[in-house]
Amino acid sequence: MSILLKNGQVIDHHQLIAQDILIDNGVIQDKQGQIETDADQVIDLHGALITPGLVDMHVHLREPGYTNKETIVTGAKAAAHGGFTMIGAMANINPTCDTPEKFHAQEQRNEAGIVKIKQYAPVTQGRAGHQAIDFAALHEAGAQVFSDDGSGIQDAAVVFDAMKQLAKLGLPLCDHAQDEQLSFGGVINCGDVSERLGLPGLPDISETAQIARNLIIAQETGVHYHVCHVSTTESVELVRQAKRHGVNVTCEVTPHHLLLDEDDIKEDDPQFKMNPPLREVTDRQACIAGLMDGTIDIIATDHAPHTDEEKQHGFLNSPNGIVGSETAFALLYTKFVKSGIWTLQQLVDWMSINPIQIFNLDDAGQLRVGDAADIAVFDLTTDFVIDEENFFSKGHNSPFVGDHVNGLTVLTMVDGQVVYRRGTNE
Ligand SMILES: NC(=O)N[C@@H](CC(=O)O)C(=O)O
Ligand SMILES: [Zn+2]
Repeated sequence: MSILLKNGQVIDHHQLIAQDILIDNGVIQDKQGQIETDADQVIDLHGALITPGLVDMHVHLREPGYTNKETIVTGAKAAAHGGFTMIGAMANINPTCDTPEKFHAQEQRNEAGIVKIKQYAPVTQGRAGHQAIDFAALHEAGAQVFSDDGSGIQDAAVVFDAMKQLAKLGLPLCDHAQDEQLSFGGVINCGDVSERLGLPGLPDISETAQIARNLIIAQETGVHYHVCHVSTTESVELVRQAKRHGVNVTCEVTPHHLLLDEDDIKEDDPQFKMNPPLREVTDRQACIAGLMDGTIDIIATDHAPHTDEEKQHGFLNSPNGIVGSETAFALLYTKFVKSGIWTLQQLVDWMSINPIQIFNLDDAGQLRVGDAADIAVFDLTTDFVIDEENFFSKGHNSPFVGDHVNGLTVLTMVDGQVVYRRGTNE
């Protein structure tokens, strides 16, 4: 089955140029100004933007264990709706996939997803933080990325052991950095806003202190240490200095830590509750600066769906997390690209090319002739309002509902198969 995408635009040296793309057998066969050929299907893109399929290496799919929040099918559909063709599925599922058998079973379940799913294996058995898993066996079973995300690993000796083993295998440790003893049961950033709302504050040193410790251990072991969702000025500065000293470290930031800060929290509204919490405006600016100078390598959504009911209990008793798959590109395009702060190329690098490179995601297409046809298409001109009624995710927990944006997904393809097309809703 061949498909010809007509009248799209691609980014070329920070400019948009008109291009047609011919796909056959799931692969990009040709890409140039005008392609005149017979194809089984011709899709007119009317000048929309074509990018490599976006890659989101921090997603919570919730299956098995919490399918009231999300399933592999709904989470993958949400990703496709956001232009993502590959997602990294975190291991805070129940049961987690900490043995080759459980990992295989999870990979089988993931086949129901319509995008490419990189399943994380945990770092420790049962994600309990005490004993490293058998990394070689899990790698043999197909695991490429490892994380206990949801919690930080408290025991430094466990981190040291895991990093030594992962270094030997040439595999990354992806770290939710959080020192429990410095967290003090906080549910919101510790500072003016926690005080104003009378809520227990989560200090930024709970994140920063653990990153500092783990950077030292990473340097000693030579492992590829990837820091998930950095949120503080000091976290960004620590990574910046470590990179200067040759530590093999990469890191990610979420859209919400780039777009929001604690001053956006006007009342006790758990749609703004996530971990790490929204920090101060200076922290948000440090994250933006970190991206722009190459300290922060990628953007990842930390898509964390919860039910409407669960999010009705204030900051104190609602779970952490917001959904992100279906809003990330539009929000970031509108806030940063349309306003001229970033180029489209930068956004696509942070949301697609860089994650492919830092995690060696060889099966992700990058829009080159000969690549897998993993493609996203966005309409940059139509204004629309973020409406949870349009979400494919089961989670509606987003502080961005009601925002006016551009960057509507028109089409998403994985290996040349249409997995989302605007106007179709199944
Ligand atoms: N980020 C969140 O606020 N929540 C995540 C866990 C995590 O990524 O730490 C979740 O699984 O709900
Ligand atoms: Zn996390």
